[in-house]
Amino acid sequence: MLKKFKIACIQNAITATKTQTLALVKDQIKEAAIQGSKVCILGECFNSYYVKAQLQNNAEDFGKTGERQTLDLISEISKQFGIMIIGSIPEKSGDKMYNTAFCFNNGQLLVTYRKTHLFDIDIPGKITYKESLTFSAGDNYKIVDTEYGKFGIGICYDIRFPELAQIMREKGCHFLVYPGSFNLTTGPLHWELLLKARAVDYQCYVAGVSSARYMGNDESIYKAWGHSTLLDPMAKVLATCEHDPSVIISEVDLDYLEQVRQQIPVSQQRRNDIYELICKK
Ligand SMILES: NC(=O)CC(=O)C(=O)O
Repeated sequence: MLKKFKIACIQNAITATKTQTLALVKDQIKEAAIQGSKVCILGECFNSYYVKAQLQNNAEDFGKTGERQTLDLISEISKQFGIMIIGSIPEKSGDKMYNTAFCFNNGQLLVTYRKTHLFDIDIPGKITYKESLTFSAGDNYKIVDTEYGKFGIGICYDIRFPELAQIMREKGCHFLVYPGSFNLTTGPLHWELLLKARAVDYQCYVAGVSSARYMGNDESIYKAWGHSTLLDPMAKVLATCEHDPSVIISEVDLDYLEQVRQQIPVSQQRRNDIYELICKK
């Protein structure tokens, strides 16, 4: 297992066409690879505005047939640069849609994960969003064991559920990655706080990666908070940005992660005689 390497968070611009969005993403991943990144993390549904009609239009088929423009491109770049790429896109499966994360390494699809906690919130006068009108929920967590360590994948709203992160940590994860798209109400208050909480509670490197903010005049288009951020297992921010398209890169070090876990050994100090997290899957 490689112990020291660079991770890139790719905060991409979403445009009105998938082809144009993907051309911009390709350039950003190339830039990250040229700078030596071995793992690139993309945002939530990064190939689409977070709006039902466009999510439906840009959805892809993780099977072998059907629309796969994004998946084929990510697979090709992953192979070309010998890198691992994680992100989420809208998935179409039969008559259902899912918000689905993927992990490609060297061109191979290693795992998919369907968002389990859907973003249905109502803050009157601020934001009302019902993701369940577009997507069905997944019914399992996913961990991927790679040459770079073990990665637990959650998607955006999933970060609010520490149980998911705890299971991933208990299953041996070194990294918790959250393709996300927080909004202008909750983003300023909760995004960095939640990322820091997951890092400090479970002593993992944590990446929260958003797409860039839509800056046009169409009020129906969701405005993402942005602020993609990478943290270390002490919850120190290693790299961050604001809302424009950005590529942020930092080195991670699994020896340092082990050192943190030894110095503050919370995972061995849990009082499972008093309380217990029960994993049903
Ligand atoms: N967009 C999301 O899934 C989550 C979000 O914006 C929030 O939890 O706040």
